[in-house]
Amino acid sequence: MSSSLSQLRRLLGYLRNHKLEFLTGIILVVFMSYASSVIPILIKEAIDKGISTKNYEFALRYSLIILGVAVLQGAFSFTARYLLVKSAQHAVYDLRMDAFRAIQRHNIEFFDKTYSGQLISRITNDTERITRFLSFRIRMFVYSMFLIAMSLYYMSRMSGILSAVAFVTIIIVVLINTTYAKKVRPIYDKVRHQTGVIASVATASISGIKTIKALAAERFIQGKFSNENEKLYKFNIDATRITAIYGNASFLVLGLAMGTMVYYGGKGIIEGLLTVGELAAFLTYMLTLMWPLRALGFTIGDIQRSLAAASRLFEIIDSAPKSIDPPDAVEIKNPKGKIEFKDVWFTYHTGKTVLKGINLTINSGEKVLITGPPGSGKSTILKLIARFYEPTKGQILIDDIDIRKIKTENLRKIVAYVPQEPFIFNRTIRENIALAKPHAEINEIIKAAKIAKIHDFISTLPNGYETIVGEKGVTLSGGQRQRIALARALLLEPKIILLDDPVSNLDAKTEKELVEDLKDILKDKTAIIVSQRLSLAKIVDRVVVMKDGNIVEEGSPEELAKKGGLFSEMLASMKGEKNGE
Ligand SMILES: Nc1ncnc2c1ncn2[C@@H]1O[C@H](COP(=O)(O)OP(=O)(O)OP(=O)(O)O)[C@@H](O)[C@H]1O
Repeated sequence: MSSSLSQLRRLLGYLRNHKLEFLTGIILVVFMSYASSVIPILIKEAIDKGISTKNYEFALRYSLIILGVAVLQGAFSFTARYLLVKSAQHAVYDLRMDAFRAIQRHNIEFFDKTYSGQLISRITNDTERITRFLSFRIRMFVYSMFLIAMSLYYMSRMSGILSAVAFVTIIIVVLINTTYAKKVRPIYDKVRHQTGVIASVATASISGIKTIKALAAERFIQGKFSNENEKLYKFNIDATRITAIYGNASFLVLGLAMGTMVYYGGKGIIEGLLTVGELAAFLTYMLTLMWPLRALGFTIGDIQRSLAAASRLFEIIDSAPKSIDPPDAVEIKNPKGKIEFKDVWFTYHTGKTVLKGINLTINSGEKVLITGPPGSGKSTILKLIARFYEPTKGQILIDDIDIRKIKTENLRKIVAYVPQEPFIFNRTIRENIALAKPHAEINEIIKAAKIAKIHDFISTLPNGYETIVGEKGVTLSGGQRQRIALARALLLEPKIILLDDPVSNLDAKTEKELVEDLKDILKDKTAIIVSQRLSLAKIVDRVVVMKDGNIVEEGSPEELAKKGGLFSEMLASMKGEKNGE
């Protein structure tokens, strides 16, 4: 409970920049509620003092007053709604930004452990729920509570017994709707989740359509889709059943209450204890209260869920590191590009130890190929230099400084990491290259593209550097994607370049071209290339062979070729493949 309260306080804290609008909105809701509560009393007066006594002037006067109050109520309602929704939207805008910034600050391990769908749902569904809570639910809560209090007050002044009937009805209707909300919400959650599952099955089967058709797997995929579709159908039917029962139960209770009121009220009128106007006022109160009571039930049933949504967002925000750098972080002004691993051990969050005491020194300007069997830990070496993860034990130094002590921004400028499958955003080529330097001059971009030997290709495109690539844009081949990624990396003029399997997805001809060009591209840089393709050995000074998280061989390509170890074996099997053995 106390934690719910502190979540609520923290959530309301997001309204601080729009306090005035929010509070004005709430005050107007109270006015609106007051206006609603006096209308039945005005009806009573109109009936008792005007209609029953056939006093035309009185009846007219009250009709006009009722009209005036209704207009005022409409104006309050409109303004309150506008102010509250606006302030809620502002608050949620800030909250969404905080969550997004926090997601960006999280380290890679966080993304290894968290489903991306979950994060997307936090940013979209949870914030949506909070917006509804801050605007609609709070508004309805204040409106309903105040209206109930005022109505009961006016009713109690007219008739004790009818007020008791109204009071019991209010309690029952709120309870019905609270239960309804509690029962139907989890089913709606399932519906939402299942809709997501259906979307992902559909997306996967559309993106993988070529593979599906090639393997004649249409039936299998249709079967899978049909299963998921059936689940969605069942959840929707469950929701409909509960809605049919609980949604109508309130009307049944209301009908019973009004019947009882007509009976006791009629009796009271006959006995001279109640006026016709008073009975009309009671019945009007019951009708006026109906929707607010239902909303109140939903609000009560929803508070916990909205706070849970808020706490999920707060958790993402709070668990992100405030700053990635320690306070004594340093900057390397003129990097030389020397890299050193000192007894580096690394275990992934899954518990798998993939580096087991790596000692390796790479000199400034040196080009090194790290090769070895799949899963031997090659790519992990690059990810540790890029500081996506921190060593479990040992140290990695750049220019003799522990990389944990180097300011992240500085490290990102010194070290460029080009992943195996570089991500190309659905934007222009210029924006894709300038990702890490959005305000780069076009000349710098062209220079980087020329070094990456992709400028000539870009020049042939209809809109040159302004051509949109990716989905619905120009499709790039594997080699072109690699070169765009290289240009992206080169734009920052890094001293160290880490290439993760740059030729793995390329055909033999494109591979040969890229390997040739890499010689130029990597000039003046320290470069580590991870690959099983030994064609890259031609352009490096040294080869490091890894197996099971250890370095098992190290030396110049010529030395290792003669040594008769794992590298020679790999070379031999590569030649065998070429000769078609
Ligand atoms: N993010 C991760 N979380 C958990 N385990 C991982 C992660 N990335 C890699 N691994 C595991 O660590 C081991 C080493 O992976 P790594 O990618 O470094 O190998 P590699 O030698 O580059 O392999 P390949 O040549 O197949 O790319 C593998 O067994 C892999 O399953």
